[in-house]
Amino acid sequence: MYSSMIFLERSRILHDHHHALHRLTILRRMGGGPRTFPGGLNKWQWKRLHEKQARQKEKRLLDQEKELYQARVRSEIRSKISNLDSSEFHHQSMNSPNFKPLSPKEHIKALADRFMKEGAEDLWNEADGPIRSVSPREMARIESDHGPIDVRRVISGGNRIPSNESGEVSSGFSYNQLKPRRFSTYLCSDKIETNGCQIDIRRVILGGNRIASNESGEVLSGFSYSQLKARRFSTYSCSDKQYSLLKARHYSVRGSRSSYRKNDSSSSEDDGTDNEEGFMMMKSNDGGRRGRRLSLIGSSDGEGAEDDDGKGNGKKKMMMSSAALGKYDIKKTKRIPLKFLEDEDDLSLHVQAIRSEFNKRRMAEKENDVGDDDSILSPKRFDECNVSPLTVKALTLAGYVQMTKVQDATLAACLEGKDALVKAKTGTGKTVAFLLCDVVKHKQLPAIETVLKASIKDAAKRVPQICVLILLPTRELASQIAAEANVLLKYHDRIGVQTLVGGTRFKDDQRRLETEPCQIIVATPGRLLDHIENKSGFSARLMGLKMLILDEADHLLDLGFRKDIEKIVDCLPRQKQSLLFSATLPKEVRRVSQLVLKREHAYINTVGLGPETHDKVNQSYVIAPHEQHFQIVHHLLKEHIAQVPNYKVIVFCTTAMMTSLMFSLLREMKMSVREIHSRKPQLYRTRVSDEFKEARQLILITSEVSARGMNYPDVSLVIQVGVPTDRGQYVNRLGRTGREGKGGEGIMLLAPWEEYFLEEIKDLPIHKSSSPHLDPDTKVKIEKSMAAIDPSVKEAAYHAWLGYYNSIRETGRDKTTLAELATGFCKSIGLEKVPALFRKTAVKMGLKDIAGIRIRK
Ligand SMILES: Nc1ncnc2c1ncn2[C@@H]1O[C@H](COP(=O)(O)OP(=O)(O)OP(=O)(O)O)[C@@H](O)[C@H]1O
Repeated sequence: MYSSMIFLERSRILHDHHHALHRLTILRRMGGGPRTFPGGLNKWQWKRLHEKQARQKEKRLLDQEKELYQARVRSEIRSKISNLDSSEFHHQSMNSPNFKPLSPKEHIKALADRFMKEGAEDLWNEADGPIRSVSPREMARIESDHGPIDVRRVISGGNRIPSNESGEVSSGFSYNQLKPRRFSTYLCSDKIETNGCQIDIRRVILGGNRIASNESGEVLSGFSYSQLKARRFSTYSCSDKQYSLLKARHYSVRGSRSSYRKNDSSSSEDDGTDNEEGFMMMKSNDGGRRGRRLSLIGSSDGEGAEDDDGKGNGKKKMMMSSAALGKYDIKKTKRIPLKFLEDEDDLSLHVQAIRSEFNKRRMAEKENDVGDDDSILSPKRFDECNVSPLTVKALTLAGYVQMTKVQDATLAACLEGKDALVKAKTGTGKTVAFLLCDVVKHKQLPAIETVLKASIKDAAKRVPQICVLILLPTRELASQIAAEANVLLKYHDRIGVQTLVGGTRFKDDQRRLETEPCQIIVATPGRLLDHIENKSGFSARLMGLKMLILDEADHLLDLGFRKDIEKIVDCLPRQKQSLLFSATLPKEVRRVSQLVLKREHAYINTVGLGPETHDKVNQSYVIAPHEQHFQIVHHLLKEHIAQVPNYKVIVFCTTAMMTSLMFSLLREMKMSVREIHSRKPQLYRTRVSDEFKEARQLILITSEVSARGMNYPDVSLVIQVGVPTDRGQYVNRLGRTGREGKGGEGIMLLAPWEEYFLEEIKDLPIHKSSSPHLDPDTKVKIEKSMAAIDPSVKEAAYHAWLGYYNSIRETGRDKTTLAELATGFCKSIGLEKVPALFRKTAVKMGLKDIAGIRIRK
């Protein structure tokens, strides 16, 4: 009875349990959570998971990046050095990788530059005669003249090497040239004479690979220059027997290529051979003379080094560590450190030095009117590139027949289907380059050509997939690029371009996405994310994405946008081609570009190591206190209008509210002005932008929103008022003039404390202009006009202006500076009391008064 009760109870429990499970299953099947997220994750879990993955990815990239960056800078240095003498630097750097073979002269000079920096030019010159090998006969002559060579004596630096007595070392270098550089060490093997093997001194000196004697499998045991250098060139002798004994004892540790070695790879790239040999560390005995010691020995191919027991009688010679050499290895002079190869900062200094040198040459060339380096066109035509005939027709109609250099280079690189990071100057046609990367042999065609292929497959589907996603930082730029894409798609009816940008109704976007063709999406990151997160089915449409393009990549990968970009990239398929375009690429951006690009991406640099600005644009700066800035801007505009009848000017201000104030003031002064900034409604912005594109004799007062990508033709002057946030901002603002290879002018107006920024652009061809003489009458007029402006506009400008400077590192930490600035600005706009808006901020910052006005809490 009891047992049957238990049995019943058990079955009841089991039944309940089963029932509960069943209910749970039904519940699950019936949903309750979004089914678009696998693993039963809800939206937030899914989001967090992706965020975590993104963080891990970034960490991984950070680890890999440093090495990558160093390698790239080094290759830039190499390519720069190899091209420095070439007048066609730009053309070459664009069309092909820069690793053309160096002549012996260039190579030695390059190496000397890298390793000795100073005084390298006296290492070798034409007068030293040609570089040549040591012939056996020569070596025999040297030996017969001078007797066997004592390697240790040579190394210890106490004696000259014999060949030197004949005036010239057989390599063509004079001893006196070699000695200070310690290259003499390499010439000193007896084995050279006895075996008669030839030494190619270039290979010894260039050092990326085995030294020449190693080609015959003997002499210096196949040590690379870098190995020797790292070991302080020490050599050592031991007998054949000792060598075999040591080898047999397996004391050796077969070394892999050291990272230093790897980095020091100019010559290994030049001659295309890799450094296969490692090195061996051996415990060795030098015949009982100095006991056991740790030494360095021969190459991995097992060839023993020969010779020299001190008397030079055909015994094996091995290379040993400095520790092994005792007094024979005492260095008389200190070796020049290789720090700059190991230290990233020093590397950038080196690059900087090359840049300024290159700049100087370009300036000199410009002065002599040599060549037309600033031409943006390449000799190639669009119809030579297998672009679809209808696209060529559209291009021709738009006036594009010849490609620009960046278009040519980008299309060529895309042939391999790789991701690409493209750096090209402003106004050189990057837009068409990414809209129309024609990749003939590759199945995944970029941009428009990609869509053309994909749309054939998609024809049967009701809702076509999104094939190309173009991300940009600003709304106006999105509209501009969509318009440009539509021009190229003129004869392709079925392909649609849609813009997704802020400032428009979300619902309108949705309607367009559902009813109109939209294989190409041009979007700003914020609005795109909105769609991804809030519009069901949108993410699924992105799963067919073939190509991702980031225009103004440096800005998009900047801190302000980076998180959004990471989130977007996480929602895109992995199998796609990504192209990043920018006029400036700071180090940090290169680093984080791998968030988007595959590791093996191509780097296309049509700028080279020279400045990112155009030679034809005259750049200058004026230093004057803040109080005078409004008057100086007015003065500069008046002057320019008088000189250029068809003027078209852009004035950049630091914030939207400052833009508004500047606009109000100049309008009060009866100038022909328009304004665009983020505080204006989108419709207004678009209208003004379109007007300014067509206009002449108009001044556009604007903020950062117009700094990048905007293509306003024939802008004659760009004025930047106040310090830019960084070099990229300066270059991009300036890039609104001098487009398509035309000329232009750029003036930057800084307060004295803002001069620090000049350091950031010191390699650019910018010169100082003296502060203009201001007419007292105009001064009075400006003060009157300022007084007529609505105080709320002034207060808002004042507040935003202080906020901007507070965010800048140099002032943000320094209350005194900020108070001074506030005072100056207060004076310039004629405020008599601290604006209410700013009071709170000032209290937070701990300021007691501004311009003598007490701040009450
Ligand atoms: N192949 C071409 N032939 C002639 N003109 C061209 C060609 N490609 C582009 N252009 C013109 O060059 C100008 C600048 O192009 P675009 O706006 O693409 O420059 P960008 O390099 O993207 O500049 P930014 O860095 O400022 O964004 C445009 O007016 C465009 O019409």
